[in-house]
Amino acid sequence: MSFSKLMRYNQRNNKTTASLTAENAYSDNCVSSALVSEPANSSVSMTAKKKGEEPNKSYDYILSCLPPARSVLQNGCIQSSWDDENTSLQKITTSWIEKIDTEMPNNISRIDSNIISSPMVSKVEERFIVPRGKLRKNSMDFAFSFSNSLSFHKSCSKFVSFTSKKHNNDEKRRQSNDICNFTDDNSHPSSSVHNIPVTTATMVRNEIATASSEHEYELNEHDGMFTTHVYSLGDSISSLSTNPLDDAYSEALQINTIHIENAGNAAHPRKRSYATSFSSIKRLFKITSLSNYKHGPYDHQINKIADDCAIASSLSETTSSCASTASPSAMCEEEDNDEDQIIQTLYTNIEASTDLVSRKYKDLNVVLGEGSGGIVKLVKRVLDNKKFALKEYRFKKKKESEREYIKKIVSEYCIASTLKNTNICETLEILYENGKIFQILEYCEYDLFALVMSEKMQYDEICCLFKQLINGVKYLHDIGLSHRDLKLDNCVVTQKGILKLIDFGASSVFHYPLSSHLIEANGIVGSDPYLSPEVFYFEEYDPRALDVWSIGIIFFCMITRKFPWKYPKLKDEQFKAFCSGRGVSYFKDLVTSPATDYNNQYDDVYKEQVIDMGPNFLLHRLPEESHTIMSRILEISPFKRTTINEILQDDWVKEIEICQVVSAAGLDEASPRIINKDDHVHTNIDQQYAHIGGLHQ
Ligand SMILES: Nc1ncnc2c1ncn2[C@@H]1O[C@H](COP(=O)(O)OP(=O)(O)OP(=O)(O)O)[C@@H](O)[C@H]1O
Repeated sequence: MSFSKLMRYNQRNNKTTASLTAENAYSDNCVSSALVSEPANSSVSMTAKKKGEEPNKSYDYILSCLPPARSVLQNGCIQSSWDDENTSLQKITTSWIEKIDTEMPNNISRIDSNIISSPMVSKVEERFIVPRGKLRKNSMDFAFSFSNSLSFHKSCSKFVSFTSKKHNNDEKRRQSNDICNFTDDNSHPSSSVHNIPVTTATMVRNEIATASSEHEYELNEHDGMFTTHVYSLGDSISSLSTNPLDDAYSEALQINTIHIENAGNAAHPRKRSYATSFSSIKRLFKITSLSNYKHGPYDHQINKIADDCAIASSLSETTSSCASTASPSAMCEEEDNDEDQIIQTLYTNIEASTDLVSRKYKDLNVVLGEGSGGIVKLVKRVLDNKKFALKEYRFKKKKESEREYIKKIVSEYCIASTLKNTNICETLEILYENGKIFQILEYCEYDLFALVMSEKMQYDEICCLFKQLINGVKYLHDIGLSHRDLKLDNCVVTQKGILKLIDFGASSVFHYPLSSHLIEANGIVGSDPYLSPEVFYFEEYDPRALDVWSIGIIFFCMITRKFPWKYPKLKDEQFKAFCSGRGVSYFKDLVTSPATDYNNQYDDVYKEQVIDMGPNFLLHRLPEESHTIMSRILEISPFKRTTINEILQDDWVKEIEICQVVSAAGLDEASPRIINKDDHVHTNIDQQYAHIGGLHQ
């Protein structure tokens, strides 16, 4: 939302422009600029750090210096003691920063932003290759055990197969070679030495990766630093900039905003150039099925799984006749016939589902939200007048293939529809109509961004929602899935105060059932203010640590109604203040600090007295009982950061009473009940302002 829109919103509500718009939130901080700044796009292998190797020399060379604590204590404000000693370094870093978006110095590489590569294997061990016939025979059993551990939907899990993803990765890299500088051999040190069985879940992750690379393409046109995901949140943070028009960040936001606004106004031209007609979707699958036979065995399997997943999803919304066509018995036919049959079933489904949306759901002309994925509207089910949220996916982008476009949507659906938890929004079905793809979601009356903006939430209520958020993320982490785009806008809340997570378009699998091997994520996905610092510094990172950090930022936003910074980079003065005064000279010392480093990063005097830098920069704005856990959540080193399970062990968190859903007590009770032990109240706000979409309007 633009600043002016926010102003209007606040005026309507008789509010000041504090809250999330507070552009001068930290103007009282006495932070004079120390030596510039971190390399925004440099990349360091996290794996190397773990092994205690020396960091990349070139990276060190351009690392920034942090204002040390002693200068604060002496001068009362931050002065760099490095200015004289490091004039040459300053020159280098400064000139580098100026060129940040134009050219890169030879000694570093631009981070592979938004490209998520899946683990690769050069050769598939025989024990991982399951004959298709056997697989189908056992598919139902496997689906059952798989879904028990990963809760995957039957429609997805029954197509589980093992294969190599090498070719797929190569393909992705080729497609994105203009932004990708590292080679296959060294970009995945951890995964390349393991033969990882790749399941549908891997495929799902892979598809998300493909989708993300598309985002990167689009963004590179404007500014490689920002993600498309920034849009929905971006508007709200744009006003954090003290000088929005001079700020590259704001510029990118404006571009993003214009892009989205134009999409609404100029719907027809967009449709003409990007629209995916149903005939072309059908053609896509036809071509795919034929081309599968021309490729190597691995390719064939990859495509098969991808198509199967798409088909499986499509089947889940079909009529009974279609469902019977796809029954397990039908799949025990000859392989080729079988594939043709499945594809034929898909076509039938698409035909059958035409007009399904308008037949089943009535549009209530309320826009709940809009993001990079599409627009979310409020609809009513014709059958029983029950309200749902309908996510209408955007049309295909110019640089996206139809196949990638559809697979990305189907992958998100595959993941979301398998998740069953009180704190996860239920995804009911995927539908097609007139060349558009829709997803039907459980409707929640508010989104957390709008609730925070309302400035009506009480402390108990905030704590309740915070703990529910932790519970939702714990559920995901327990099944090996990370969300990677946790933010206020991706938490929706029911009228009775039950928080639910939405938007699994950026999520990634970090381990598979029965495996203890961590699959690190890579690429920058998510929204800048919620991103953890390591995602800008390491090629690969533990996505769980990112989720934990984002939870901390969300709590800070809920309490203060402000973002602590625009992004976690030293270029951002607020983030620099947070990193400063910790007794280290270089930012890399903070972000790479190993879990075994128990040194207190800032001395006790400082801890007590200084509130405008170091951890206190955030902590003093938060309730005291939250300090212990918040300092561990917002730990700069991902290796030292607390885990989701540890958060739940914190004394303060343990004591928080949350609203819980319990099943209906008796036959006379139709729906589950909500228990609210300490009787705190949950804010109800006018529906007009209950969603980010309403705030936009
Ligand atoms: N089930 C729901 N109930 C109520 N509102 C919803 C629901 N799902 C989404 N919304 C609203 O729509 C907005 C956008 O939804 P969503 O995040 O799924 O879209 P997106 O295109 O994936 O966005 P992003 O750009 O973050 O990827 C949310 O912030 C929320 O306000």
